[in-house]
Amino acid sequence: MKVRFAPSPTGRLHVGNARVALLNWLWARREGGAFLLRLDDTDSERSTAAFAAGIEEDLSWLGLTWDAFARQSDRSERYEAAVGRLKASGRLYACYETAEELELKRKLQLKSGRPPIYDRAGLKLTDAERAAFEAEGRRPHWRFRLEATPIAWHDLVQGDKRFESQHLSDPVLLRGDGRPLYTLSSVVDDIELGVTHVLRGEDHVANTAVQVQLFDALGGAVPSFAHLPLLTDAGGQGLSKRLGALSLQALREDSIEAMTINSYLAKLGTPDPIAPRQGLDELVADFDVGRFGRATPKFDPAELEHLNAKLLHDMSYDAVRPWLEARGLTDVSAAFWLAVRGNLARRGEVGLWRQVVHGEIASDIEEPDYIAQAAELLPPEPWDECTWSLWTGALKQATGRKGKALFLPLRRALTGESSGPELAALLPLIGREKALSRLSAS
Ligand SMILES: Nc1ncnc2c1ncn2[C@@H]1O[C@H](COP(=O)(O)OP(=O)(O)OP(=O)(O)O)[C@@H](O)[C@H]1O
Repeated sequence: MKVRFAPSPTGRLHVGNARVALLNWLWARREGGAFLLRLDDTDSERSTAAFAAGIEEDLSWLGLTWDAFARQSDRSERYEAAVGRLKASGRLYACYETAEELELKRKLQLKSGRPPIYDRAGLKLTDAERAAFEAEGRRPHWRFRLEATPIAWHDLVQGDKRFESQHLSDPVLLRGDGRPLYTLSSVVDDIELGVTHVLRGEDHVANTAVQVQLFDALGGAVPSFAHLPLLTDAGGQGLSKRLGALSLQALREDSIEAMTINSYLAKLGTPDPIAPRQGLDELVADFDVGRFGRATPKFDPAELEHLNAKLLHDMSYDAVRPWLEARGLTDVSAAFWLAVRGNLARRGEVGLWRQVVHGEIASDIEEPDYIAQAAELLPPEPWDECTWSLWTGALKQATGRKGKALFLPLRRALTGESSGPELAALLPLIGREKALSRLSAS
């Protein structure tokens, strides 16, 4: 089995593209197959090397490594060869209409109540007529002659699909300037690079209808197809690489975890619960292309936020350690991480609690008498996770306070904050000396 992700390097990947990339990758891993990254960069006006590098960077960040790589701009000879074969077999024919002439034909067809399907005028041209167009300086574009047989495939997401080829225009495969269109180059690549399963957005369904015949015409096996509905933003608006909304780059800059995005996208649009997963392996294990529905899923940043926090709350010290070490945060021990992770919405917020534990803070003391009493009753070291309950138990007895009245002034004095990690875990990390000085700060 071989799948592919084939973006055009015309912008940074958005979460809709990422969903297609991820699901292809999971599918390949699940089936023991291969994942091909193919850059569809034949549109030389809009494709840039910087966007191509950005796509590789974004996929690598998500952890989606590829087993094979291809660039359409390196393969133009292959497309020319395929064009030669299609011309030789009479499936590609020259057409000389200008864009204005085609538009006029379409208008006339619509006016007379006929569907705007290309009338195959190019197919009926005599050699003399063709020569006359050439003499005028016209350069032909080339259309693929569809056969008058129904086109059908079983789509792994959409179910049985059927198109009547008489209702379709013969697609243009070669532009007047000699450049092949995506419809052709994609099929040539899928055949020659051995792609067996094509999972992509449903914006390609119409392409697939003609491509099914093109696979046959070029002697290739028709792959299995799965067309997913396109993702929208929370407001129902479509996504485009060119607009830059919900790009992976922006989410990464906002410190969202890559696994948060993977966890969300792997389940969005399925009936399965969306749960934080710490590694791609967990997502591979329960990937099933048949779980994806046909309804348009909305990508909700609020849900992503929530999932990011949940993911951090379960993240092991080993998983975050390389990141801590790379930033020189070596004083964040395993005990420290386990104490604070439940309070993080972003991993970078660990810095706030580092300040509380290792740095200086402004104590917030509203009830100096109570806090003075608390300082007196502070147990001697060594401290462990039982110290907090020993201390507050003694304070409760001495003052008759309980609940919030007992705990909150202590939290404010010790951390300068009204909420945060469990003090039972934080107190031994702060240590007696620092705790005492904060309690005595008034
Ligand atoms: N909103 C979306 N939701 C899900 N998949 C999408 C979405 N938009 C594009 N895709 C899929 O992403 C893959 C890469 O396509 P492509 O590079 O054409 O992306 P695009 O965002 O449509 O590009 P552009 O906005 O530059 O036209 C294709 O499989 C396409 O179907």
